[in-house]
Amino acid sequence: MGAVLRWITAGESHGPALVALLDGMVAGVEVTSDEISAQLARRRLGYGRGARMAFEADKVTVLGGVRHGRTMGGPIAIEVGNTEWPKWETVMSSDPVDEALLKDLARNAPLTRPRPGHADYSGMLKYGFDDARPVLERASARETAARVAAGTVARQFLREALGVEVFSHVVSIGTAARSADAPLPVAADLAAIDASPVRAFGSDAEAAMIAEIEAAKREGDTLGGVVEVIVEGLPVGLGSFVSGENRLDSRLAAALMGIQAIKGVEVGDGFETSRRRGSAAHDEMRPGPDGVLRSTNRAGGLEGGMTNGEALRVRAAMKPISTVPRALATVDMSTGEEAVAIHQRSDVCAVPAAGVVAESMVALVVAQAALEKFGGDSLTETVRNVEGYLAAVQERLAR
Ligand SMILES: Cc1cc2nc3c(=O)[nH]c(=O)nc-3n(C[C@H](O)[C@H](O)[C@H](O)COP(=O)(O)O)c2cc1C
Ligand SMILES: C=C(O[C@@H]1CC(C(=O)O)=C[C@@H](OP(=O)(O)O)[C@H]1O)C(=O)O
Repeated sequence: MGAVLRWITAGESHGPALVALLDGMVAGVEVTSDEISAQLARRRLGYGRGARMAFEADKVTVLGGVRHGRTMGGPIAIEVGNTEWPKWETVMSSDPVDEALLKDLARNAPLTRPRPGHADYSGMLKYGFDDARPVLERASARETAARVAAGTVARQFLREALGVEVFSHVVSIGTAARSADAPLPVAADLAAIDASPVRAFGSDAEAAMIAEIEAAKREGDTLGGVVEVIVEGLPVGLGSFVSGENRLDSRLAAALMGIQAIKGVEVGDGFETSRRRGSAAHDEMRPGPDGVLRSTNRAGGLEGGMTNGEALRVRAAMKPISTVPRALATVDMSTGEEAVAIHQRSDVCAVPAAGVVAESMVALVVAQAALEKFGGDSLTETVRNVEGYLAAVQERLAR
């Protein structure tokens, strides 16, 4: 059986629009273009983003699958328009364009100096392009706008079917990090996190993160960092231990690694757990009035590839932006000579935005796992199935 919930995106950074397709969502989930736009606005923010984000409008059109603000059970298609399009209409035209017209366009000059760290070099060789344009157009993280649009539907489904909230915060930018023992945010802190220019929770590292971005910008450099996604309110038993591909942790890792520039994923305390002894690594259990209680959540809510009823916590590490203003050494692919890499405008740091994208990917994967477990064609049916399962779990725990 293929995945119950599937998604795909199409579109280029400077094409007319991006499109997200989401197939397998139940009927009856509340989705409005305003809510999608609100999530897209969260992705555009963040200290350190480049000029484009100041004017990119992310114009949302829901093309199919939704009627009067509710999903209908069919594939959902969402278009996110690119404000840049009028300037690129000729260079990115899908139909053939008069060669003479293209030759005079500075914007169409072939990009032959691949940026170390970006997709340019391997993409040119693999697809047989002498110009990196077609590579970078699709490799660009502009595509993450479409993921956030699809993720909004998943997020709404999780909220309505399970009362689940998905949120994130920035753990570190460059070497500026929140202290390891600082309290973790809860869902109610999301507005405060979004109000922080670096989407940090608590003020302990916010100033240091901003200072680090300012220093990198001054020095013509770029930064990466770490984000953490938290999901509150999940029932026990999403995902499975039965095979590697069914494990929720492996699916979350793949989805997070699938975001441009993500180079590491941790579940719960991740790498730190590997340095602890077993007695200080696991989350001991004790009986409580309504079931089993834990005093710690080092596992990040996942044991044996399944949710265990605690908050799910996953971290993703982003490498520094690869379009470095103090351009890096490269090879000009048209001459084979030493050169400096392409540099146009770019973000200095997009870690706060990556957090919003990571939330969307986690929401999609968790919604997929929830639909596998609970099924249904309508939200009402899914909710009925959820209630039946939760009652059975409660009954077992009360025995
Ligand atoms: C939200 C976000 C914004 C990004 N902005 C830029 C950017 O402005 N310039 C750039 O060169 N890379 C940017 N990137 C990173 C590139 O998309 C990424 O480095 C490229 O795809 C190659 O990385 P990879 O090795 O992970 O594929 C951004 C990534 C994300 C997630
Ligand atoms: C457009 C977005 O991010 C872009 C991601 C990106 C890249 O190489 O990944 C390069 C930049 O694009 P441009 O060169 O057109 O300014 C970013 O602005 C976006 O996030 O919406």
